[in-house]
Amino acid sequence: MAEVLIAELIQRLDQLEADADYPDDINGLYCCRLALDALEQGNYGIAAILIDAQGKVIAQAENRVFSAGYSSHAHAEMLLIDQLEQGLDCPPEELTMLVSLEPCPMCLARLILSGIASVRYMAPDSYGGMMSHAERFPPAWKNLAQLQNHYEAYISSGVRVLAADIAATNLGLLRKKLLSHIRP
Ligand SMILES: Nc1ccnc(=O)[nH]1
Repeated sequence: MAEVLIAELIQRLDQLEADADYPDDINGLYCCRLALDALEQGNYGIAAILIDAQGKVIAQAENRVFSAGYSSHAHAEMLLIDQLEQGLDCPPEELTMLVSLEPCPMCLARLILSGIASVRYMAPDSYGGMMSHAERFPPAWKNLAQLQNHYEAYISSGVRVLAADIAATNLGLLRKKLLSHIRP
């Protein structure tokens, strides 16, 4: 069942073409490919990339929450910030993160502290996303959040819907896996 769904998503991705009117479409399609890889490996279908001032992708990460037992922190954004802090050859203030799903509260907190100039998310997440509610963070965090640009990505609707669908695939199964770790 899940495999059929994943095969359909791969087919949709292969048929989508970047629309030149939307500057994030090419990178957005790349993020969808990484997100599909995360999904195929039994994780949440979410991925993120870091883009430098010249538009070059300098790092990438996929959700890895269930890759080694259970790693609650292993969201795509967190793993990418780890790479940055361990030493990427680019100052954070020159970087943009593109992420396939709106960041959650945990990731938003860390993004705010990362120094990354801009964060663009592809699919909004009305159930778990925090980036569109950053004004509800405590004052110190809210103030720091104002130093970072938060946007929805400049992508065509086909790419946005695909990113949302990849993130929504296998959610029932993944929720069960999560609960088996936090309420065994
Ligand atoms: N935005 C995200 C939500 C959940 N998991 C992730 O890796 N990313």
